[in-house]
Amino acid sequence: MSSLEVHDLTVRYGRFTAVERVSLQVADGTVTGLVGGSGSGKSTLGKAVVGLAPVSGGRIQVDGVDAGSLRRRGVHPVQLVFQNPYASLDPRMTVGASVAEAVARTPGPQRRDEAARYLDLVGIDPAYAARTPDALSGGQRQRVALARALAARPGVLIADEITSALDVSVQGAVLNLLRRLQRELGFAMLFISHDLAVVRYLCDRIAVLDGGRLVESGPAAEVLRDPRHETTRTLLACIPALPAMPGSQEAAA
Ligand SMILES: Nc1ncnc2c1ncn2[C@@H]1O[C@H](COP(=O)(O)OP(=O)(O)OP(=O)(O)O)[C@@H](O)[C@H]1O
Repeated sequence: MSSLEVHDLTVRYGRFTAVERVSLQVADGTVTGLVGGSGSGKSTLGKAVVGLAPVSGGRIQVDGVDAGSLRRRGVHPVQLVFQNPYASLDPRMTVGASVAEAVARTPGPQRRDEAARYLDLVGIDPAYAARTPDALSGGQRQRVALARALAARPGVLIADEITSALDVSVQGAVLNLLRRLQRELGFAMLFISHDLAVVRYLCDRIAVLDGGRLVESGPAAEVLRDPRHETTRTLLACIPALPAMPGSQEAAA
């Protein structure tokens, strides 16, 4: 498995600086939540890690090796799942073919079997392999997008608001699935969300962006118990009723 290190990353779109000198780490087998308000640069950072946003400065490394040079060698240790599953899935391809295409390090004839295994892993009936994404519900599509990302056997998974576009009734099931898969497969995960309630459920550490800058980071329990930055406090205020964290005064009371 792998670790992700982002050092001093700057991303500019023309004259606009979307991410400014951000450093963060996701250690092997752990989950870091990347939070912040709309336009704070979360998606841009995630895209930069997989080469989909221009890096103007800084370094991105996977297990100490430059992510760009890995990509140029055809090695893709980081997979990104988007908010909208249509961005990850070709609408004309059957979901079985979509997942099979992504299966790593497996000879052709066995790819279909591997794809079926990944579909099963995310709770999709193998009978669905012959369907195109439009025949699936939003939650099922996101499960398929997850299967496709995992089929590439990433050391690092970036999940960018993957439940935001889903019906509230299925968000929990997809998050449970993600948590279970992360624990079972052991990949490092950068979990991007504006929702601290969700981040709290999944993450070991939290990093907070505001206006493209990192304004706070630390172990999840600490950041939630004792938020230092106004942005973090504002995001916390959006959680209706946050039960006491272990070790907090409320928990002790
Ligand atoms: N391709 C682009 N060209 C120019 N500006 C961009 C581009 N992509 C993003 N931006 C700008 O960069 C800033 C950060 O956007 P980004 O999508 O990374 O934010 P975010 O924190 O993910 O927000 P949201 O939660 O709304 O998706 C925004 O001001 C956005 O308008």
